[in-house]
Amino acid sequence: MRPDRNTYDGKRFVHVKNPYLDTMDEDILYHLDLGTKTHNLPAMFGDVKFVCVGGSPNRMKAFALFMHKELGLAEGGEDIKDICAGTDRYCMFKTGPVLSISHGMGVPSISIMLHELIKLLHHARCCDVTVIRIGTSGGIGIAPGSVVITDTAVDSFFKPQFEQVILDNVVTRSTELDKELAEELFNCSKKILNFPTLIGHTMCTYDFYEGQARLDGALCSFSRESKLDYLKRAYKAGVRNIEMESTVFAAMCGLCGLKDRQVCGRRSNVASRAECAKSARAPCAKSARAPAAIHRTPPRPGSSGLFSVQPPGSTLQRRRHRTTRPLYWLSFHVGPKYTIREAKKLV
Ligand SMILES: O=P(O)(O)O[C@H]1O[C@H](CO)[C@@H](O)[C@H]1O
Ligand SMILES: O=c1cc[nH]c(=O)[nH]1
Repeated sequence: MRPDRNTYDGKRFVHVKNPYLDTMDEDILYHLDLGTKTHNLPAMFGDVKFVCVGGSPNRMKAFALFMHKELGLAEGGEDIKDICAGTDRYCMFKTGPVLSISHGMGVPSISIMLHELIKLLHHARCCDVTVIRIGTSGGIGIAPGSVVITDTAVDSFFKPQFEQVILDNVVTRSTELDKELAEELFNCSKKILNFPTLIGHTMCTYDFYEGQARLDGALCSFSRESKLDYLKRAYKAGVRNIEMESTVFAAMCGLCGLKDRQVCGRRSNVASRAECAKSARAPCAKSARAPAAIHRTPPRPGSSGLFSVQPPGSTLQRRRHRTTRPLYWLSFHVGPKYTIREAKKLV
């Protein structure tokens, strides 16, 4: 294995934990359409310091364009090229020291991307790399428009661990995220007006519907009461939002020497309108600790606050999609503001 896998000269290199890689003549990063023989990876990616990942290809392109402008790089950002255009699995854009990559939805999809991304950063001999997932999530008991900076990713049992099945064994890996980076991002958010941000645990599930206690999937095998009970217990355990990649993201980045962080905009509901209203009346709601709902629309006059979530496809929901679009951008702002004003100090 390479002697520079971990650190030298005070630099923190991205390391892989696979003894077989060094014995291979060529490493093909299959789903990224890149390889060690076909591409000069150190020349293409050696200066990368920040990797921002998120589910959707369009969002990650928009983020790269935004970064291009914010970093004050030369004109031509509009023509920014998808480095992975040869595959339709993921897309990747590079602007200055920032790489923006899509990862699709769910643990298996982001895990494949991360295997190949980590090898890419390793082959390119990148050092001191920070990875940030910028995603959407369903909030639990937090204000509309909040951005959650994850301190710990937890599984559906609220445990800070990721279970990887390897051969026929279950290997448990830690999902702690970089606390210092969380604080730094949080401090940056304080400098931005009207940017409600909090640090909390993020729960990662394997499913968007039953896995996130939704009552509107094709299958639903639990009652509304058990749903609310589960969300309340999640809130009590420190969970402030739910998404579908954070545990494997934290586990893999942590093992390979990457500073990692997840920033999620609160996007959608995990409770229906009626449930929200009900939950607003529940005893724990009175103490402002109700883990009841995610609110994509601002509170309407005269309402109790926990409400306004409409059935899928309703006019209000369509409008909500429009009204929440800025949330994506708000959450994006964490990256650029951080990168330009603060992160330069870290590079
Ligand atoms: O906003 P992104 O990054 O797509 O992530 C969230 O959105 C998807 C579900 O709609 C899941 O992948 C979840 O983690
Ligand atoms: O509720 C939500 C919203 C976005 N992503 C999720 O996984 N859940």
